[in-house]
Amino acid sequence: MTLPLSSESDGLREHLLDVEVISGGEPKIRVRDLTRVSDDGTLILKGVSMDIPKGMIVGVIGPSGSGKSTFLRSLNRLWEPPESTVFLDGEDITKFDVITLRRRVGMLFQLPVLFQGTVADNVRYGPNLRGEKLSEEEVHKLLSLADLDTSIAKKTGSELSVGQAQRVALARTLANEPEVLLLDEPTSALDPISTEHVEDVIVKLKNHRGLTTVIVSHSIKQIQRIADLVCLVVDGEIVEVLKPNEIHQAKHPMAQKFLQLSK
Ligand SMILES: Nc1ncnc2c1ncn2[C@@H]1O[C@H](COP(=O)(O)OP(=O)(O)OP(=O)(O)O)[C@@H](O)[C@H]1O
Repeated sequence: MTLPLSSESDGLREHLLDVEVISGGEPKIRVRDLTRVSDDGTLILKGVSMDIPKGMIVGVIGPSGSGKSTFLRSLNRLWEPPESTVFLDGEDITKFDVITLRRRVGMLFQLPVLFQGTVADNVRYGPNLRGEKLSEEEVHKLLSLADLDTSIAKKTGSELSVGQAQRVALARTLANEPEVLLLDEPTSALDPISTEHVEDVIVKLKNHRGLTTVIVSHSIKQIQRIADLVCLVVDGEIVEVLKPNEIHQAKHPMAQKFLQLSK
């Protein structure tokens, strides 16, 4: 397997070898030469290439405005990538029906947005769209999977804390049985206990269901707690891919500065 490839320094090649050993097999998501130019001509992503290994948690960190969210959103076409730049299980995602793609590649944002109705209505939303009615037991299982007490099934969004609402949003995403989870700063609005709950769920989903996860976070400590691999994004490029325990060995000068300031 090959990994990132936007800049293949000798150091990076060493990491690629490590990654090959720990991941094994074909990547779940392959990104090749992904470029995005904004309407005013600014290069937001500069030919990014990266393999997201199956069943791993990949953390994406880097300075504000470096392109992390744009990268993440291109993986389920919230931002439409050019043809033949992003592949899911080897298939170009621009060829997928977008609803099918977003069912397979679910996403959570910084702030949960719950639909009107009860928690159970929210969890049933995706299956309902496909004409499937989840039983009460199935709803409860999904709530438990998201580390929530099943007693909240009848509550509405306004009766929940932000931390609970985020886990309901997670349960709603899991009801679609995704193969990949994209998480854009999912805990930045949460207190430490809610953050721990969400992190526990993410790790549990990886360990028990083999879910592949890509998480953008501003917290290096969080990434060290849960990620298997870390992508450092600087100025529209993935400049290094490291293991979490190697994060402070980053060689790129901007990455070093960012890490220094983030300690
Ligand atoms: N739709 C858009 N049109 C023009 N510029 C955009 C658009 N979306 C993002 N950008 C610009 O692209 C750059 C990367 O933005 P992005 O949100 O991907 O960065 P980020 O690393 O996730 O930042 P942060 O950590 O602050 O959320 C920024 O300079 C941003 O202003």
